[in-house]
Amino acid sequence: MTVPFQKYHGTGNDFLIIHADEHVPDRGALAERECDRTDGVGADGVLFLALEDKFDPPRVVMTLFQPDGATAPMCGNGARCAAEWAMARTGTDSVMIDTQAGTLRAERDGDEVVIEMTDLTFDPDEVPVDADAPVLNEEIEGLEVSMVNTGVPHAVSFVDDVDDVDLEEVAPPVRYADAFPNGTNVCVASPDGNGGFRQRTYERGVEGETDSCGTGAVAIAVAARRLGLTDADPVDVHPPGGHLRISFNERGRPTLAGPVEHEFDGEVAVKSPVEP
Ligand SMILES: N[C@@H](CCC[C@H](N)C(=O)O)C(=O)O
Repeated sequence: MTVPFQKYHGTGNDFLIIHADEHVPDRGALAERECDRTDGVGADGVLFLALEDKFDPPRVVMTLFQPDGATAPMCGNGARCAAEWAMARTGTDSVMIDTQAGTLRAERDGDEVVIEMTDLTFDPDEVPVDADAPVLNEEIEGLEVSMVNTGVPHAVSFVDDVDDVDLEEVAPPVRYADAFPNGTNVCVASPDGNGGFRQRTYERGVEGETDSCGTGAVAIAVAARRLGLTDADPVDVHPPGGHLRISFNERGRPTLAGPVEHEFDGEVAVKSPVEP
């Protein structure tokens, strides 16, 4: 048996989208299989989306399964892809997205999709990180990091030049450090010379570097502002896959803006948990 999917990416962070009504008995196994870039379709995750179009604006319930087969409560680029998918289906320019980290407002703005982020926090209990006070520029496993939760946890390290960092070498010890009960994503950022930052992110669940990470870009912007490294608004963040923009709206919340592309459609096999 197969189910249809649509493939989207947001600044290179790519996802298979499967309608939540499709019968997929083991979503984690499907994500492990199909995210594989050699033997599967290849992606950074699978978004299962339930669309409730009787609301105005329509609502989307988003569940992200990562390449390791586990779920993550939030994904900035995934939410932007989910919004574009839902807006295309409903002929609207705005939707609400329900994630495990809260409900997000999303809208189309020209060629870009913008989401308003959920509450973010430096509170160590909420990140979570084993510390008595917010972790700002503290050394953990050889990297000077600031810890913030932007829907998922991020360790942000400001460096002179992100290209000089061997991310596959320095990130895993931080990602698995004992201080983080849920693990963490690891971002490095260096100034772009205009109040913005270049970004590279090693993602939990992908267990490798991705071309872009939306929650990571927001983590870099808010950590930079907290540390007094920029007062720009918007803060431009440049991951390898493109350009994201973080602004601060009248509610004091960060918004994340950038392009979304619909790449292609296809079908993937589903297997029951007992099949080999
Ligand atoms: N790529 C995402 C983040 C996805 C979740 C992350 N890997 C985690 O496990 O916390 C983004 O665009 O925010």
